[in-house]
Amino acid sequence: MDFSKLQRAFKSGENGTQIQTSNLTNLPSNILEAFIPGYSLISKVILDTFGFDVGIVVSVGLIAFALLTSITFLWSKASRLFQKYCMSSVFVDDGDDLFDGIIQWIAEQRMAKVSRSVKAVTRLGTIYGDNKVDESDDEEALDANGIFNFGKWAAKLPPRYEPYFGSHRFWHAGRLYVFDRSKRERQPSIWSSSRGDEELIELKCIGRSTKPIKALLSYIKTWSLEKEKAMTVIRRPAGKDRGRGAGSWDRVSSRPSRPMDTVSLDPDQKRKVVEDINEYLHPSSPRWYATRGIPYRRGYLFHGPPGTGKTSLSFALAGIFGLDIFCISLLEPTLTESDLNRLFNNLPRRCIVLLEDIDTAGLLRDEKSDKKDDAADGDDRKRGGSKTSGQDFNMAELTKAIKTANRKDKGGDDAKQGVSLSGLLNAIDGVATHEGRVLVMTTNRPEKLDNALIRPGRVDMQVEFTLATRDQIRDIFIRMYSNENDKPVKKQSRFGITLAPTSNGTSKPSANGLAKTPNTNGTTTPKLTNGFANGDAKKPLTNGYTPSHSAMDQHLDADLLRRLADDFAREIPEGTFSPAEIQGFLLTRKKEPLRAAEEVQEWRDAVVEAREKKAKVVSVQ
Ligand SMILES: Nc1ncnc2c1ncn2[C@@H]1O[C@H](COP(=O)(O)OP(=O)(O)OP(=O)(O)O)[C@@H](O)[C@H]1O
Repeated sequence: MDFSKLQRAFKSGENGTQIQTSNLTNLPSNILEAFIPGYSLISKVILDTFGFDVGIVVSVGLIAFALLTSITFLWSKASRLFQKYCMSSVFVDDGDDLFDGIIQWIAEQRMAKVSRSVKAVTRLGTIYGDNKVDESDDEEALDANGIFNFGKWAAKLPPRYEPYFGSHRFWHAGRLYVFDRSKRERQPSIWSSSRGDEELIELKCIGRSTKPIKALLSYIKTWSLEKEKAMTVIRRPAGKDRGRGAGSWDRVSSRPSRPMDTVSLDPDQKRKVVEDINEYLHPSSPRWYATRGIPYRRGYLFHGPPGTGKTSLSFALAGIFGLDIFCISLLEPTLTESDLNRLFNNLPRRCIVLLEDIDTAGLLRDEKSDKKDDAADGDDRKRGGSKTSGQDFNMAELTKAIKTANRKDKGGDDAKQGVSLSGLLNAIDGVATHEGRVLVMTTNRPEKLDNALIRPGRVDMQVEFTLATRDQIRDIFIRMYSNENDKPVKKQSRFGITLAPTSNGTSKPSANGLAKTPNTNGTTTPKLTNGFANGDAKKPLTNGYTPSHSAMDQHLDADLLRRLADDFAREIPEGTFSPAEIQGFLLTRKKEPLRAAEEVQEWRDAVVEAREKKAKVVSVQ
C-alpha cells in the first residue's frame, strides 16, 4: 500500500477541498490510489473508453468490505461474550476414555452425516471394529480359486466419517449443543517432559448450567457401554513418548468377550473363581472390607504348564463381569517402579490387572528385596524348608547382572529402570495403591515365585491348570466341531453358567445375570450351576460312525459328534498334552472331525516321539 498517497489524500481531506465534494459511495480518488496503485490512470482510461466511473464500484466494494470486517469482529466479540456469560461447556481431552466414545457417537449423528466437511477414518487395526462389513462381502473377497484376498476385503470396509476440527452444532433431546474439536500443544507435566499435540473436545450448550452436557455425556457413556457389552477392552501402559506421560493407560483393542464355556477347566474350580470374584465385586463388599479394616483387594494366581488356559480364563472372567483388562509386562525394559505405582494408581474402580508370566519377569533384586528374601529364607530354614536353591540364586544374580548391564547401556547407572520385587510388592499393596481391582498373575513355574509375592492378601486364591484331562479333550473336540458355536452368542449362555432355579422353579435373572443366595457376610453370592458343553458327555458311547470320508465341512449331528469326541479323547493319554496342543491339532482339521479322529493316533505318536528326542518339530501336523 502506498502510504505517502494515503497521507496526501487525508491531508487534502483535512483542508476540506476534496472530501467535501465526495459522498459515501465516491471516495476521493487519491484515497483509492493509496489502496490500489495506478487506480487514477485505470479509472481514467475506463471513464474515457466506456464512460463509466469505476470509482463508484470500488468505493462500494471497499465500504462493504469495511462493514463486513467490523460486523465479523463485532459478531465474534459478541459470541465470545455470549459464550462466556450465557453458555456452559465441558472439555474432554484425547487421553480420556470418553473421547473415543464421543467421537463415535457424534459420527453417527445427522450432523456428521450432512456436514460438508468431515474427517474420514479407516480402522483397519481391528477386525472387530465398528466398521461392519456385510457378510456377503466375505464371499466377494475370495478369488476364483477360493483364495482370500485381504486387499479386496479391506476395500469393502466403509470409512467412518467424523466431524473434523472446528465448531459443529447438533440437536439432541430437543436441545442445541455445540461440538468443538481442536488441537493444542500438550504442556509438559511432572510425569513427562515430552511435547506434542493433543486433541480436545469442547461440548457446549446454552445456559449457565453444565447439567445438560453432563446428561449428554452420561447418555454417550451408556451408549458406548451398550455397544461394547459383548466386548472386552484390553489396555496397556501408554508409551512414554505419547506425551501423556508414564502411568497412563492406552486402549489397545477390544475383542468379543470370551464365553466362559469355551475354557475347559474343572467345573468346580471354574465356579469357585467366578463366585469368589463376584462376591468381591459386589457393591456392598467395599463397605464390608472397610468396616473390618481389610484392604479391598483380591489377587489370584493362575499356575500351570504353558497353553493350559490361564490367559483364556482371565479373558473369560473379564467378559463375565464386564471388566476391562489392564495388561502389564514387567519385562518392558523402560518400566520403572514409579511408573508401576502410577499405573496401579490410575486404574479404574473395577478392573482386571493381568501380570503374565510373573516368574519370567526377571524382577530386579534390590537391597530391600534381598533383605526381605534373606529373612524369608531364614524363616524357611527355621521351618526346615528350603525356598531358594543355589541355582535360583545364581539365576537371580545373573538376571541382576544383565539388567545392570542393560541399564548402563541405556545411559548410566542411575537410569533406574526395571522393577524389583519390593517395587512390585509396593505397587500391589502400597498405601496409595488403588483398591477394587482384581489382580491376576499367571505363571508356568509357581515354585520359582517368592513367598512374599504369593502370600495371602496378595494372592488370595490359587488356581491350578493341568495338562488336558479326558473331559477337557472331549470338550475341546465338541466345541471345535459343534455347529452351535457358529450361531450368534446368546446373552446368558455367553457366561457358560445356567441360573439356579428359584423356589418357584423358574430361573430368575438378577441385574448381573446371576441368581443369588444370602451368605455369611451379609452380602449375596450367586448360586451357579455349570452348563459346560461336556456336561452330559461323560457316559461312554459306542463307536457308530463310518470313518470313510473325503469331504470338507463334515457336519455331524450332536449324538454322533459326542461319540466321536469320546473316541478321540480315548486316544489321547490324560495329562500329556496341553489343551493348546490339542486345539492346534484340531485347527488343522478344522472342518473335518472324522479326519481328526482318524489321524489322532498318528499325531499322538509323532508328538511323543518328538518329545523323547527333544525335537521341536513334529512330523505329523
Ligand atoms: N483349558 C482350555 N480350554 C480351552 N482352550 C484352551 C485351554 N487351554 C488353552 N486353550 C487354548 O490354547 C491357546 C493358549 O491358551 P492360553 O493362552 O490361555 O494358555 P496359557 O496357559 O495362558 O499359556 P501360557 O502359560 O503360555 O501363557 C488358546 O488359544 C486357548 O484357546
